[in-house]
Formats: sequence, structure tokens, C-alpha cells
Amino acid sequence: MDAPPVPLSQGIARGSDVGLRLDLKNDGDGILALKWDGGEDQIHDSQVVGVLQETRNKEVQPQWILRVVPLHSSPEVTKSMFAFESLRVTSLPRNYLERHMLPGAPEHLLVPPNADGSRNLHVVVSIRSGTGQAQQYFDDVLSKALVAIGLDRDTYHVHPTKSDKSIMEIAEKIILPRANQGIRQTIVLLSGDGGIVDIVNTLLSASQSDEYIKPIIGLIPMGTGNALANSSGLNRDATSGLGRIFRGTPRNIPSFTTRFSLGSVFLTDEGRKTESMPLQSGCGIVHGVVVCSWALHASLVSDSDTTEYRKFGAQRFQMAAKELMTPADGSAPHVYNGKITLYKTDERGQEIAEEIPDTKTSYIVATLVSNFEERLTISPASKPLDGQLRVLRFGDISGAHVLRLMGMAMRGGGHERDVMAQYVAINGLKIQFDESDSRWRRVCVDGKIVQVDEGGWMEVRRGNKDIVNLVV
Ligand SMILES: Nc1ncnc2c1ncn2[C@@H]1O[C@H](COP(=O)(O)OP(=O)(O)OP(=O)(O)O)[C@@H](O)[C@H]1O
Repeated sequence: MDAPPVPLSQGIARGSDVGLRLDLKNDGDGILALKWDGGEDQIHDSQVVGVLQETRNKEVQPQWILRVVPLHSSPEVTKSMFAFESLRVTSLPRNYLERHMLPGAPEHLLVPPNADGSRNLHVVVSIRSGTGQAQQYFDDVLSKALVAIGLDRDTYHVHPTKSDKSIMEIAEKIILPRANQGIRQTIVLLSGDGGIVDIVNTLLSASQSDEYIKPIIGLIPMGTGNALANSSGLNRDATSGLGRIFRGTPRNIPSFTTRFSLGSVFLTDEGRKTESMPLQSGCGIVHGVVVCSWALHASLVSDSDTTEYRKFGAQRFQMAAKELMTPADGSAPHVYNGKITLYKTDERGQEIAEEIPDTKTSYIVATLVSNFEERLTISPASKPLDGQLRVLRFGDISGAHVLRLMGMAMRGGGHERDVMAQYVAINGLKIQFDESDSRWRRVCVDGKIVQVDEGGWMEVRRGNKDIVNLVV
């Protein structure tokens, strides 16, 4: 039911002092309609970051509505632009205030600086994530929102990325040593999943001291898939994660660890170069928080990671998938060959190894999250940050069948119940590759591509260390 219109309120809209009529419609996404002489505006709940009480003027008790305004949003425009706006209003309805009131900056943004003045609130702007919106979002939204909540520019350190190694360097040189010294730190990270993965891998590359304090990440999802953000609920409103950073609470980010046979390498520079992997106990090692995959998924992530494809935003994955499913020479799509063993827990709580008799696979992912993209629900049973690894696999099925199943995943699920699907909770899995062409031995770990050596293997296991928190 609509609330009755609220009487005239004094406020500032579009920079002018005006008498405002406020009208609150409660229809799921509540809309606050503002009308004044010569203008009107509608503020959707989903755009509201919070409402702050103005403390200077106790008599009138005005509030400031902080919101993120989308400037473009249509499926044709892959680049969205955002603006930040704060509106001064009096007489806001009580239920509106109850929904949005902010007591001030949250504790996780109030991290004290070190004795030498170096700051422990970091803003990392990953310039090349997604379609390259992170800098615009920082300039036009985040920096202004932080001022509005009382955090001036000198309270945090801004790190724009200079290369694909920047986030790892910041994590290695600043975040890891200070965490080990027991210093509280928060990183507001404007990036895709890759930025989180770089931080997690760096923090897990060394041992933690007894004083270790888990750094906190506030994520502004600026990537292509943003799987972690879309699966943890922080991207549900229209503020690009800012609402969660201001109002959410930190929770552990579960991770997994992948090990690779010696001789496996990272593929970089659009597949043109290789780089050695970090080694542990004679194996290549890399950690992830979203997905470890082989077959179609790994190939399409790898093929689509080029400057040319990246211009198309999330569509790049579908474009690369189509090319793999319908090869230009008219041949059938590749079916990947290798022995897969699943590690599960039986009814008595004992771990068992279960070999899949069929060695032909079209698609396989082991994942900790439900959604690879906002609308792509690959693992419907996964709950936000539940830490359960699940495998989804399709054996030797046609390209048309794969595309039909992916269509179901785009509509929320059902693909995982297909007769050809295998979908179960696992502790881990192992793949022994039987492919002579290195193209078909590519494994994806959260966007990083590992090329396994011929006759090699890989294993994934749920991680057992709590290393970093995410504000959700
Ligand atoms: N200034 C830069 N120069 C070169 N590479 C950069 C720079 N900034 C970021 N990168 C790289 O760009 C890539 C962006 O990855 P990220 O995961 O953040 O976004 P994405 O791949 O578009 O999204 P998602 O992983 O959510 O699908 C990373 O490999 C990162 O290291």
C-alpha cells in the first residue's frame, strides 16, 4: 500500500533550495518521488547508499540521501557511467529512515593510520578490469561518497594499477607484512574477480604470524563476470557494491587450492607467452575463490581474454563459446579426454575417491559460487560464501546440447538436473590429462590460465585457511 504523501519538506535539489513534496511508494523497490516547482525526481531504494543525519542543524534535522545515479544502462551499451548525488531533505518518512539510516562511517572504513602516518585504508583502482570503468567510478562516485561519509582524501591511499602485477605488488609489499604485524587494514577494491584472486594468492604465498589480522576487502565489482560479487549478494542493488561497503559486515572469503604437475605454466599475453608457476612441494600451486575449470569453460575464458574481445564486456564469453562450439572449418566441437577422480565424503564421514568411468568431457567446473555472471547461475545449490566446492560436468554431448544447457543456466538453472549432467558437492577432484595438443590442456583458475604439461595432472581442494574478509 502506498504511504500517504508527506507534507512539504525543505531541501536542496539540483543545487537549489526548494520546497519538496515527498511521496513514498512501497512496491518492493521503494521509490521516493520528489517534486518541486519546476522539477521532479524519483529515487529508487536500489540506488540509495544510505541516509545521513545532518548534525549541525538540530532544529530542522535535515538528512542527506546519498545515492548512485546510473547515467546509461541498456544492453547495447557495454560501458555504464555513474554519478554520485547527495540530496538534502527534511521530513523523511520514518520507515524510509529505518531502512536507510547510516550511523556514520562503518568500523571497517575507520582503520587508524600507522605511527609514521602511512594509511591503512587503501583504494585500489584496477584500470583495465571489465570495460575500464573503475577510474570513472572512483572519480565520480566513490571519492565523493567517502567525503560525504566523513572520509576526506587524506584518510586513504589511492593505488591505480600500472600493470597486471600491480595488485600482487601492493598485497606483497603493504598488505601482507602489515597483516602479519597485527595491523588492521581495509582495501576498497575496484576490480573484477582477478583483483581478489591476486590478493588471496599473495596472502597465501607466505605463512601467517600469530598476530595476523585478516585484511578486509570492500569490493566495487568492475570486472566482466564479477562472479564473487554476483554470488555473494553484494551486487544486488544498483550502487555497484557501494551500499554493501557502507552498510555490510565482513565475512570470510572461502578459497580453494589447485596443484599442477611440474612443467605446467601460466599462459599470459593473450596466450603468446608462458610464465612459470609458484612451486610448493614440487608442484605448481595457485589459489582461487570462484572456479577451477577445464574443457569448454577454460578454453572460452582463455580465448576471450584479448584486448579485442574485452571491448564486448560479458558478451566476450558467449562469442568465444560460439566459436568453440561451431568451429570455422565445420568440424564438431572438441571433446576433451582425461581421467577424472572426485573426492567426496561418504555417510561415515570418510573421504572416498570416485573415478568417473567416462573419460570424455565437454564441460567441467569445480566452483565455490552460484553465479559466474549476474544472470548465469551455474551452481544453483551454492549459497553466498558457504565454502562448499561443487562440480558440474557434462560428458560427451553435442554442441547444441551444451548451448541449450547454458541457456537454462542463464534462466536460473535446471541444466544441473539434465540426464547428462553430473552435479555434486565434493572435497576436491583430480584430472589426469590425455591430450596431445596443448590447446586442450588449458585449465582456468579464476581467469588465470594454466597450460598443463603433456601427460600431466591437476588437483583442486577446498582451502583450509581463513585469510581475508569480504564486506557483504
Ligand atoms: N594498468 C593495467 N595494465 C595492465 N593490466 C592491468 C592493469 N590493471 C589491471 N590489469 C589486469 O587486467 C585484468 C583485469 O582482471 P579482473 O578480473 O579485474 O577483470 P575482468 O577479467 O574483466 O573481470 P572478471 O574476472 O570479473 O570476469 C587483470 O589481469 C589485471 O591484472
